[in-house]
Amino acid sequence: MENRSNPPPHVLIFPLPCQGHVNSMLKLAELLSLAGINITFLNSERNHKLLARYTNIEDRFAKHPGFRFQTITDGLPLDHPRSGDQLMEIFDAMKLITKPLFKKLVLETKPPVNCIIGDGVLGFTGDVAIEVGVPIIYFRTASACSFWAYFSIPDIIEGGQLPIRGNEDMDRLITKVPGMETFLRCRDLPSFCRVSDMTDPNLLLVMNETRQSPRASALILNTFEDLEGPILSQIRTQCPKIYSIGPLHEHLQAKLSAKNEKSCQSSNSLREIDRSCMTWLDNQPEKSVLYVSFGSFTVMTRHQLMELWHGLVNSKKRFLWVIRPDSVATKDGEFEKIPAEVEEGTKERGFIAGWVPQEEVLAHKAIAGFLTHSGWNSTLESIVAGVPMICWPYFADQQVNSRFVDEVWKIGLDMKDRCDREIVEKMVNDLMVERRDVFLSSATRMAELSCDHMISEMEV
Ligand SMILES: O=c1ccn([C@@H]2O[C@H](COP(=O)(O)OP(=O)(O)O[C@H]3O[C@H](CO)[C@@H](O)[C@H](O)[C@H]3O)[C@@H](O)[C@H]2O)c(=O)[nH]1
Ligand SMILES: C[C@H]1CC[C@@H]2C(C(=O)O)=CO[C@@H](O)[C@@H]21
Repeated sequence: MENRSNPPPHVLIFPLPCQGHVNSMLKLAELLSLAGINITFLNSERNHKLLARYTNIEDRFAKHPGFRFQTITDGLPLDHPRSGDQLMEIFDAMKLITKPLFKKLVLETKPPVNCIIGDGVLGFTGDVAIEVGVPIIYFRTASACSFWAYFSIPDIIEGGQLPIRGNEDMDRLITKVPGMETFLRCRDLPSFCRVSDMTDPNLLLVMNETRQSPRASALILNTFEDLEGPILSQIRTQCPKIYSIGPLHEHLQAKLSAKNEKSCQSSNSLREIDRSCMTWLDNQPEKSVLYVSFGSFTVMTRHQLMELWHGLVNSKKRFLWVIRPDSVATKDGEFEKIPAEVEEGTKERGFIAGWVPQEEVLAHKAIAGFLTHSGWNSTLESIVAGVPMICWPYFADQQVNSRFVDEVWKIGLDMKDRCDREIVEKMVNDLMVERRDVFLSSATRMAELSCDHMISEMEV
């Protein structure tokens, strides 16, 4: 119950305006609201319109009297694609245009902001917090293992292990990331390390944003001890106060079902969801379908699309494939429609959709595996659902996550840097036939650990 002389704290939450970041930070916002904390959630103007169009966020959050949305520009023109090669342009735009507006907003917000939870890749939220004297906590929405790899980049360079010297150097071991000395290869480093120039702006950006994390009062990570305990211990040597609060989507679901509220109402999707795939899934045998999706940014060539498709069809397994309208790029930066032969040839055993309710899909009894880009939300959603993965990472943290899925957690196969039809077919058969039982049992074990962890927290 609110005490008038001691009102709940007012927390301002500001994510990088992209699906994978808004998704988990909005889940944290919902959990904090359920705990009675006053929240202002700052969305980009563009994303707020999309969320309002495709979800029920306005109604959902209206239930929390201390919650409100505010909007701010992300500094990019409305028609900017915000994906593929052009995604990183958002950082300069935000620093130049959004940062001063953010400072003004923090100073003018009433009641005054007591704490900022800023996206850990938006270091300027910390600059502003320090300038105006408000405590800052960073939320890094990617994995702990990728955070630690980013953090170690200066030591890798100093140790002479970067730059990578061409394709033939990709399997060389990197020994300068404490805790990963025996298995991390050049090809498993965050994709930004795949440059010859160590002053490349994107490499410097992710390295510097990560390196400034210790100045925050705390670091929030969407992970759990049983999954990333040893790496969290390494990070604590630099950032002593860590809240490992994952898997956030599972925590929220547990809290909402305890209050008898429907969990599927928690969609934070920036795209229109096509639910017809659920009816298709209902008609498939148990554990027979491979779910294929590469998140919100991945852009592939037509050649890659065709190789993936042939591999899937040749595997003779059923599949549900998310192909966004902006998934396949032409050489001039336009997007291609799905080729008619792919649409037609998929009907026998497959289903293609533009965007699906992924958490529900992964929880469906027909799903046997997930061919994923290894984005962190997708990885956690698959872990919680106990679904083994084939990983085809695209960029950033995904190269690290996929190595952990295969080599450390042993809950899937890493297909990184390969995409011909033979390898796709082989991986699908390994996951769903040859080594099915081994992968299912390790994935089930990890799913149990993700729940155990929550049960023990609820007991506390
Ligand atoms: O048809 C779909 C496909 C995806 N999703 C959801 O979209 C989110 C996608 O997030 P994620 O898997 O993390 O991928 P990205 O959108 O690519 O996320 C970005 O942000 C993540 C968190 O920082 C990083 O780990 C990724 O590398 C980065 O690309 C997930 O919650 C999915 O459930 C849907 O709801 N429907
Ligand atoms: C745009 C990308 C730069 C780094 C971010 C990230 C992270 O490591 O926090 C993961 O993937 C992308 O969403 C961000």
